[in-house]
Amino acid sequence: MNELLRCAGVHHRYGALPVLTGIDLTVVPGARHALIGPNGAGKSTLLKLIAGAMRPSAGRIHYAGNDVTRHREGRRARAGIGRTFQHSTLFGSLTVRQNVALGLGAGRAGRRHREAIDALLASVGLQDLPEVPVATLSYSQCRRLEIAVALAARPRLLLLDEPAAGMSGEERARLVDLLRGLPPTVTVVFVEHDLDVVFQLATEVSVLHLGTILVTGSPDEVRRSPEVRDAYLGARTVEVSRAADA
Ligand SMILES: Nc1ncnc2c1ncn2[C@@H]1O[C@H](COP(=O)(O)OP(=O)(O)OP(=O)(O)O)[C@@H](O)[C@H]1O
Repeated sequence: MNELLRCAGVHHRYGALPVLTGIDLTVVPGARHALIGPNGAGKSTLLKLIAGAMRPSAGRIHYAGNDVTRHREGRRARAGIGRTFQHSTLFGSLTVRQNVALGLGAGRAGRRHREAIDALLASVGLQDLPEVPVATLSYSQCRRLEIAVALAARPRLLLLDEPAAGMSGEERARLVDLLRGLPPTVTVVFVEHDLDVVFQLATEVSVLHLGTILVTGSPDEVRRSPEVRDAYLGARTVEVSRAADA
């Protein structure tokens, strides 16, 4: 099967607390694959396991044809797994340009990478703010800059943890456009609570519930799944279906 990422029987526990109890997940190249589920379902934990920030208690993670289960985060990053975090990792005292330069591994000046930096800033709509200190950016601008920094490393697999959290409606629409505009060579796995964003952007949706994946399918399949309605979407499904039918 054509796949970029496969998690097979992945378990994770924090001390005595089992959080993931047998995750089987396949992500195809070019997908915008959403992970949804109730608070505490283990979505962020799964992203961290894929990134290599933690090791699973059991199971295997395959990426680009290799078993990377035991590979450290840096090695996975060099192999093309990039991510943004729920909490910002930007350097507030540096400028927008300097942050992207560091993401490119070009040192903070990044003189020889000017064009690449400009292109990355344009791709996230920050082309007018290269010399602005990050500390003065809005929350939404920071989130977009984080995506530019992650893209600077030219990931094949980009992991985004709640990219739309804390954004206004207009900012979310801009984010959806940005992520839709990424080339198909960048596969995206994202955790998101905002179901409008999920259903606008995702090509596949996996629903986590009680430590396992309840269902994976197209947005329509997930929206219509009775199990998913019962376990998670509930009344919100009806709202989303109405919005989609309108
Ligand atoms: N470092 C940690 N140590 C102990 N327990 C943790 C740790 N990180 C997460 N947990 C617990 O693991 C469970 C899953 O957390 P996780 O953040 O992966 O869920 P999530 O689905 O991303 O939730 P949310 O949607 O609220 O962000 C929760 O019960 C959480 O309290």
